[in-house]
Amino acid sequence: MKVLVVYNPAAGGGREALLKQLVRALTARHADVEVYRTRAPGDATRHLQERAHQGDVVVAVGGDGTTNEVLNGLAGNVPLGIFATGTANVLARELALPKHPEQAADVIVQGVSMPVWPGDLNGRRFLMWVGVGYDAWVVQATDLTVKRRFGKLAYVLAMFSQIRRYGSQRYRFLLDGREYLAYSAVIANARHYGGSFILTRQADLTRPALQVLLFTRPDRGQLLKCLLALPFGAMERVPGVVSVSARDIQVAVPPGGLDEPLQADGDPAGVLPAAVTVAERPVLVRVPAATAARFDARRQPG
Ligand SMILES: Nc1ncnc2c1ncn2[C@@H]1O[C@H](COP(=O)(O)OP(=O)(O)OP(=O)(O)O)[C@@H](O)[C@H]1O
Repeated sequence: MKVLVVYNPAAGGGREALLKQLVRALTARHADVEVYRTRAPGDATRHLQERAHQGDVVVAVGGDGTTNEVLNGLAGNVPLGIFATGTANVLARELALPKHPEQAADVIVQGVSMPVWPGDLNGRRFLMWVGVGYDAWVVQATDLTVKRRFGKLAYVLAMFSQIRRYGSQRYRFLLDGREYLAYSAVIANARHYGGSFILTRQADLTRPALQVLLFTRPDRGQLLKCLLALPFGAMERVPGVVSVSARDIQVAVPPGGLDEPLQADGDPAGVLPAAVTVAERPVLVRVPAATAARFDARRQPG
């Protein structure tokens, strides 16, 4: 089995020792391993797109941003493996992927290839979320030097720094043709957010649909209630939060908001307008058998 490992040495401040252990564990399982080290943002996607052959499985070693870049370069029929060495590693939590290199190698070599439906934002795929308004401002304001040194604290500082701006901009959304107005939104493909918190129980990576959380009140009090409700998985129940399932989402440029940023999978992703849909086909992701069974059980009616 040919395994191509795409390693981002910048993710999580660098995890060389873990990379070595993973490669050793894969080799011990008779995998023929090649490691590609990224040198800059965008490298992983470019490298994969330029390769004639990607092997039997491509493994993203980094955080959620690295997985996103690998996803965007991945050939249609090649399964994606994930070994999380980043800061937040939300996807790894969503899929209950092992943290230990030996167990991770087992999943990469002989795990279940589970079909996952990515979303598409303006022609680029994402796995977890797209953010508009406050959520995107936080990502834009996250200091990368602080993130490398202090990890998740960088996100927390950015969250506080952006609270004062909340309510200053209103956005127009078309969700499967129906109009909504909101002061921020998270378009979720995954349940988790910001680490181990549950943003919405309606989202399901294995279903071709997205769950849109709209924050329809302009006052900062609402934002604070939402932030406080998040650790309890109760954000959707905060008054003023509207949660809608949709497959076709359009977000217009607001008046005077020419440079309004977007975030996708926790990294900056251009500016509005946004056209968000479900990708045309699923991607196969290597997961533990227990994860595949859990997703199967959720899809059963009743
Ligand atoms: N060699 C590199 N040097 C600097 N940045 C890089 C390099 N390779 C990739 N990147 C960029 O690093 C960014 C951060 O990576 P990633 O998101 O995987 O890690 P993280 O931010 O530590 O983790 P998480 O997203 O899980 O919080 C990615 O958006 C990617 O574009």
